[in-house]
Amino acid sequence: MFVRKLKLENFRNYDGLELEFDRYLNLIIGDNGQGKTNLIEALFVGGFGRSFRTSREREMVQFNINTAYLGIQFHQHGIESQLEMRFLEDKKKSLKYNGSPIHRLSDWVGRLNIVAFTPEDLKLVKESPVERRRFIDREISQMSTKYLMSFVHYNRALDQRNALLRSKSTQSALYEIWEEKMAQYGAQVILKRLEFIKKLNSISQRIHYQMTNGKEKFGVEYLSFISNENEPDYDTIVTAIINKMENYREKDIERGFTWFGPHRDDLKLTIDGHDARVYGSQGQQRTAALSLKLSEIEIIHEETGEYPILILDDVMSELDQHRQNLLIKAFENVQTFITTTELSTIKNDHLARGKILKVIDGTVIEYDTAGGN
Ligand SMILES: Nc1ncnc2c1ncn2[C@@H]1O[C@H](COP(=O)(O)OP(=O)(O)OP(=O)(O)O)[C@@H](O)[C@H]1O
Repeated sequence: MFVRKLKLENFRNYDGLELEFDRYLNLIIGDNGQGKTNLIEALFVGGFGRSFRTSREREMVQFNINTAYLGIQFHQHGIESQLEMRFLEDKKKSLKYNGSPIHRLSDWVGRLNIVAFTPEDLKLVKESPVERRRFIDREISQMSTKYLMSFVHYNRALDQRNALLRSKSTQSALYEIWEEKMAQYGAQVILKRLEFIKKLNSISQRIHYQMTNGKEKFGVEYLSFISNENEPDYDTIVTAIINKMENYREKDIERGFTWFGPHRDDLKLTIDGHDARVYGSQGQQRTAALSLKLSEIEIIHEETGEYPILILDDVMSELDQHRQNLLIKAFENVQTFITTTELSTIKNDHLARGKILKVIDGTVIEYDTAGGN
């Protein structure tokens, strides 16, 4: 798939913008603070329905203005579609798909598939489990609305159980209502994660192997409170969650929150069998993070039959020539958006085949390709 057009009104520092993109490569250049990331953020909202920078939508609406508009036209399976979002002051934002209203965000997420790679993602390996869970949850959600719904329902039930724990209630019947729901939705979440991680493991292993010229073997495993070596089925997971909740209820009341569950699971990432988080060098950890992110492109392609769009926000200068080349070569057919302050960080032959968009204080000027002005 590819994004053909982006339209913004009063979005961050863009008063009004209509931009047509190149099918393959779009280089977004500009000095600091001009609006490069704001553009990327707009695309990201098109995919995930929310920003990667803030959970407060108000921040995306231009200072001193009450409403903002975001429109994205994109091609998928040869058909052009349109997503529109209007932020309204003090009201729920309005969403449209091909002109018809959408009432739930889950009907928006995943229509435009995006893989975004930012300097933050370079820390995916060494950061806390929260980041790795966010990574898998976001990626699976954009491919599966069912997963997103199970995830939302699981978290609602978890919030209810945590509220009971904080109130120090000892009424088992009250806990059982929510624990049952946590088990049902939690089992769906875990099963889908296991399926995703299996694919992620085999694809990222191959990509990592290429990136390290065959020197390193990368591995991804799901770290969970239930054993998953023997590919547990739905009923086994439901029973395991219910038992865990019941057995640890007293301890959880002391702690004031639910200690076990898919909301606490993690990914174990290994390089040559050793935990990459503990033993990996900074360079190895970055390569591993890149392998994970790039694997998503292939997984989305496998699942949907279309390549997602790829966003590389400010990461090119962090990658050496070899990794840059691999990145751009490996995904020649993927529509790619690259932001950078320095065109010199991008190899010349990559510049010859795309659009260069120069951002100056909330306006965009199209440059000639091949690095000219
Ligand atoms: N709600 C808003 N209304 C108007 N302007 C905003 C709003 N939010 C952010 N800005 C402005 O947008 C600019 C930042 O844009 P952005 O983050 O896209 O910069 P950038 O070009 O990616 O810079 P860098 O290279 O430093 O990352 C700042 O000048 C900021 O004041």
